Amino acid sequence: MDFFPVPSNISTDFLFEKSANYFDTEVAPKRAAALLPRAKIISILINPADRAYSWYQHQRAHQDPVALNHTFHEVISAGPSSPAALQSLHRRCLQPGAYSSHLERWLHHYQPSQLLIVDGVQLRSSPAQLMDGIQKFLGVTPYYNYTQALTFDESKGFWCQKLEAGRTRCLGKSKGRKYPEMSLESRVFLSEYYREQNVELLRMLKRLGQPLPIWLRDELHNASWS
Ligand SMILES: Nc1ncnc2c1ncn2[C@@H]1O[C@H](COP(=O)(O)OS(=O)(=O)O)[C@@H](OP(=O)(O)O)[C@H]1O
Repeated sequence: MDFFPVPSNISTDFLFEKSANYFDTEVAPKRAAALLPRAKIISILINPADRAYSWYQHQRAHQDPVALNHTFHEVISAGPSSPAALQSLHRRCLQPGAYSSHLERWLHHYQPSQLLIVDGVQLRSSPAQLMDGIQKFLGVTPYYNYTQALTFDESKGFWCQKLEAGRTRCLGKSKGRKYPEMSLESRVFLSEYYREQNVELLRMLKRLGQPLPIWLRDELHNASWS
């Protein structure tokens, strides 16, 4: 608990906490709701296949020997007779991407009005526009126009914070790494692997009246032709 700052009594203060690593755990929604019942939850979703690949690349960048010694395809297709360490990486790549199952668990403890689903692809390509919806969801006033605060940095290949004198501040080296594209074989494998979960996510978002991420429409459209 020492990790958390003392909550402010000023109603215009917002406290944020972000982590991808507990989103899919069994206990997190129950514990979060017990501690912060009025919290707002923002879930940034990219195609679960890309999420799995990003995690694999993250582990390679952190010198995880299993990720360094196995191709992505070996990791995602590892079976129950594989070594325990390979199975563990397999799970950490694939399990969090079962978005609809995990979100249903959060919705057992939070009202739908407390949850916002954000398209991670749009957040990457048009962050300023996305921030409008996020501010509305959070009830932030006065409204802040992010268009003036962000600039596209060609060398980073991402939107970054605009500083004075033409300088920019981008996210650190561990965010937005450059790595080779996923193989078509893995893309096809994961498209099939996540198909049911993605269909469930589509149903859930329609039920909740939340906008559908573009990647989800594309994924299910492509799947229907294969
Ligand atoms: N502006 C900007 N700069 C850098 N990176 C950006 C940006 N917008 C989105 N992204 C994407 O964010 C991905 C990392 O997300 P997270 O920080 O949430 O990952 S994690 O929680 O730390 O695992 C990271 O994933 P990778 O590309 O796999 O590194 C980026 O694609």
